[in-house]
Amino acid sequence: MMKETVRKLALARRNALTQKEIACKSKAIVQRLEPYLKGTIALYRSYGNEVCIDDVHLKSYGLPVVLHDTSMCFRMWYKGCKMKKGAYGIQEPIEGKVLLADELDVIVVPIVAFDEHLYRLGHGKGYYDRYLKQCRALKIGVAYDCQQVEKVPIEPHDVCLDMIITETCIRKKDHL
Ligand SMILES: Nc1nc2c(c(=O)[nH]1)N(C=O)[C@@H](CNc1ccc(C(=O)N[C@@H](CCC(=O)O)C(=O)O)cc1)CN2
Ligand SMILES: Nc1ncnc2c1ncn2[C@@H]1O[C@H](COP(=O)(O)OP(=O)(O)OP(=O)(O)O)[C@@H](O)[C@H]1O
Repeated sequence: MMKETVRKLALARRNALTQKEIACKSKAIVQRLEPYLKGTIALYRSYGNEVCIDDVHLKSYGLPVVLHDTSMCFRMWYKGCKMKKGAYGIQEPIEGKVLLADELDVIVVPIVAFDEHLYRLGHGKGYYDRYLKQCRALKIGVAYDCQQVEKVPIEPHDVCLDMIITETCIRKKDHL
């Protein structure tokens, strides 16, 4: 199957979840995720039916800011931080420290589809693939079980995650 087909299939399944299911599954995922959030952390502001990680108990963390068509950076969010609607209507910090890729200890990555080998697909713009290449942080993907597919079609630029957390399990690379 082609990337586009796999993406559509997984998005259709994710879009079929109710708000109640999203809230319940997201809560279970956040609980499993929190023990790994040590040091300088990058999260994302969830949109649509993505796993909602907005309730993690952290005072401050990095959030993505889309720079132009191909790249993004992370900027520190803290309580009261000024935000603005960025690309795709996602809230982005407009103040606070810009983080360097190698300052990050953990990066939590949104997922459209994933497979048992810890490969992921995003929205197909390559923002995360490009960013992950530059950082040595622990790469943790979060997704619902229904987003798992048999096999993500991989290309040379695709970056494999270290761990994927769903509402029922944690899959890790062998060395972790
Ligand atoms: N929460 C969140 N923040 C994020 C990302 C993400 O995937 N999730 N990104 C990761 O790259 C970057 C933004 N990139 C994105 C790229 C494409 C689409 C997208 O295609 N969205 C719609 C299509 C509608 C449209 O084009 O406006 C979709 O869900 O189908 C969304 C975000 C940075 N911030
Ligand atoms: N490291 C890279 N250098 C240059 N181009 C890249 C790199 N990574 C990805 N791309 C390009 O980005 C585009 C999207 O790639 P792909 O379909 O794998 O995205 P994705 O994994 O779904 O998205 P994302 O990483 O944003 O979540 C492709 O055209 C690909 O060639």
